[in-house]
Amino acid sequence: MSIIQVEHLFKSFGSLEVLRDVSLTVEEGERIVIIGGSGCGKSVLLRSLDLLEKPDAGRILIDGDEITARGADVNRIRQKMGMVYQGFHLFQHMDVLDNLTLAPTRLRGMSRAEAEEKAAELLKMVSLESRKHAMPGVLSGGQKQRIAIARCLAMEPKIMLFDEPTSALDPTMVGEVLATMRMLAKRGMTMLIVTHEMAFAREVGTRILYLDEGGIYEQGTPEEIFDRPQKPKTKAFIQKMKYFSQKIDRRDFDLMQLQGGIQGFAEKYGIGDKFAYRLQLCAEELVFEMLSGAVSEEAEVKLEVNISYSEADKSILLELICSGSKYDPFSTDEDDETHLGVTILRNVAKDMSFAYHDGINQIKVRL
Ligand SMILES: Nc1ncnc2c1ncn2[C@@H]1O[C@H](COP(=O)(O)OP(=O)(O)OP(=O)(O)O)[C@@H](O)[C@H]1O
Repeated sequence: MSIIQVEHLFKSFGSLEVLRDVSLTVEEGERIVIIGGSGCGKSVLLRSLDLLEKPDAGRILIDGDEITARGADVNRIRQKMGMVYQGFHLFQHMDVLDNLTLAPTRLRGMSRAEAEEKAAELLKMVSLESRKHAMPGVLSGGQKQRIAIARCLAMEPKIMLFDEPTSALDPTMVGEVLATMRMLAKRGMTMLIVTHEMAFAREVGTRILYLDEGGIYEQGTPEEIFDRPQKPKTKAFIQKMKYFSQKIDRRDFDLMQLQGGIQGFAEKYGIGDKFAYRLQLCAEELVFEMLSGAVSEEAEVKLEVNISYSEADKSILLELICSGSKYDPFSTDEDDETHLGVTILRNVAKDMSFAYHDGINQIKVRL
């Protein structure tokens, strides 16, 4: 049985028809990323699932229960879903612990002690144990959003819905929230995510829905939608995205092609020459560093360079995904000249991160 089943959903606001006959089936463990132009109905579709938006017609079944049925126990069905919003929605007059224990004690009949134990576990998971008695007002945006995620998890939902969870955040805080979401993905959580973070969509999504013309205009795996979109509006949308991706599958890869691709990307989006050169340099150094550090001579080369440009703060995110053994390039000795490339990176990057799971190294550098 599918965990979410949407059948022939319609939703209008006055004469504005936002969703027109949308059907969607989501299986347990899928991570659906919903993308599309502004106002195409991404949030309305997401919010319809727990009836924050009441559909005009259509049926929605959550884990086998029809939430749209007349007389449905909407509150009980809603408990299967946690919703994370752009604006956190924490209770401002309560400390973090009370924010986390309120719903489980009130709605799930948990004892206070039990709820506190669960809250402690979740705070540990989002690395905010030390903030349990803080009031939301003193937390940073990224911390608030991690608490908001923990608060949802306290209700043990089967599905997590994210409505642009990072778009209200200062760019320096986006990473910590995405890391929390990545961890949930790894634990097998069914997730539906509306986001403009395309690199993240590609990395974490198992299926991408591109919305247009009142519904799911095109859908597919991240590779299908980002690399090989089939329909004209999807193609136009993807082309407009400030995103570059190149796969490398051999040790003697075509460096000129990579450099040329980055150059083209930089020209297309008006990224200055100095910045473009820096980007080429960092990408090249990182690729060579990873090829020598993580991929043994006889192993198959599976590496991907992704670059996204944020107009908002003029920052560039360079991401490298490399299969192989665990190799953190930033753990190398700063004085070791054989890792000169990493030293260059350290000097020019705003921030850098490294993660390794399931045989895949992931390096992120913000320039
Ligand atoms: N409560 C409402 N009343 C009237 N119109 C609404 C309401 N909520 C949404 N809309 C309209 O429905 C359309 C779809 O809105 P939605 O928020 O789903 O867009 P979106 O795809 O999430 O866009 P964005 O990326 O800009 O957030 C928009 O034109 C919006 O103005």
